Amino acid sequence: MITAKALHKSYGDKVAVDDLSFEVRPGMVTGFLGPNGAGKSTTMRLMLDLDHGGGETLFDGRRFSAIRHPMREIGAVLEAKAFHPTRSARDHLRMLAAGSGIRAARADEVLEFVGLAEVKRKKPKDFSLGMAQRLGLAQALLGDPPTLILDEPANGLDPHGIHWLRDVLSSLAAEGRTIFVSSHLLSEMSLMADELVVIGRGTMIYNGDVQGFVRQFTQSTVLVRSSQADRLAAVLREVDGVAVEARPGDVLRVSGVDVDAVGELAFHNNIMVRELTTQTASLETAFITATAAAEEYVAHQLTGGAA
Ligand SMILES: Nc1ncnc2c1ncn2[C@@H]1O[C@H](COP(=O)(O)OP(=O)(O)OP(=O)(O)O)[C@@H](O)[C@H]1O
Repeated sequence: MITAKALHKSYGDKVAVDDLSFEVRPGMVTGFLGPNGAGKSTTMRLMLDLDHGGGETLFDGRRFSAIRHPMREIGAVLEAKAFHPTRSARDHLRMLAAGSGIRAARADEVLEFVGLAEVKRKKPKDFSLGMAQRLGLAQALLGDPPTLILDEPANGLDPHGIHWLRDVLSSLAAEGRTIFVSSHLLSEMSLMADELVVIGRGTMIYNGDVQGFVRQFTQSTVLVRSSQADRLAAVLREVDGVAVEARPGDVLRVSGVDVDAVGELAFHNNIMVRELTTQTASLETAFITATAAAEEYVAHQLTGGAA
């Protein structure tokens, strides 16, 4: 269990992390989500006592700096390419293993596990970003730690690699580990996470399960198809708070009412319905709604006149 309490960090006048508190529970993957510049990396550095700031983070009741063999307790990767410049991938891991009292053979095991066995004698500086991410994960797993903290581990992975990572993280979580992974991409997170901590401009926007996030930040609509769509639209528009949008193909998109009520109204008014479904907005829509006001970097229209 990770307990982050009142984390805070300012750079001059700029507040990067603003009184952030949350818990990360074992046995599941918790996604740490926020737009670019929201404060995810800064939060992770604060959690690992790599940065000075306010608040504290406890890992099963202890601060990171108080843990004797951190690699055996917390596998953390904050930068994908932070490897020794001249050593091979294998030697890099063996060196780290030796420093933490981990047997040397473990380096080969984790390299095999992340799919880098064939390139283990190559230098990481020649690795692609995706290979570096795999090596980062190997490094995090070296001490077989019960807790993993990974900053943007899917960055640079191809779709196949992202699915692989999802399977790896969920099987590691199923073993009872505590897993905290950041991303600025909802599409990745929706594949990987069970729980979410969503931040914007350093403050908490949402903490809870993925479905709850969608429920809180999206409105589901009802799609109904009927050859008497005009009549049904008129009936629905008489209900308070209901909005109806006519779509091509005798379809109505209805909001402000649930699917049961639409079915009942149609039945009582003798209107034949051929299709009736609830449409829930995607996680991507929920993310954009939730973080719109908190976006750090907003693109603006380019006005001409370069010459
Ligand atoms: N060393 C620094 N000096 C000044 N400002 C900084 C420094 N590091 C981060 N910041 C600012 O703090 C805020 C949070 O940055 P951080 O890198 O933690 O965000 P992030 O959520 O990890 O972003 P991204 O998804 O783009 O990696 C940003 O506005 C950033 O510009």
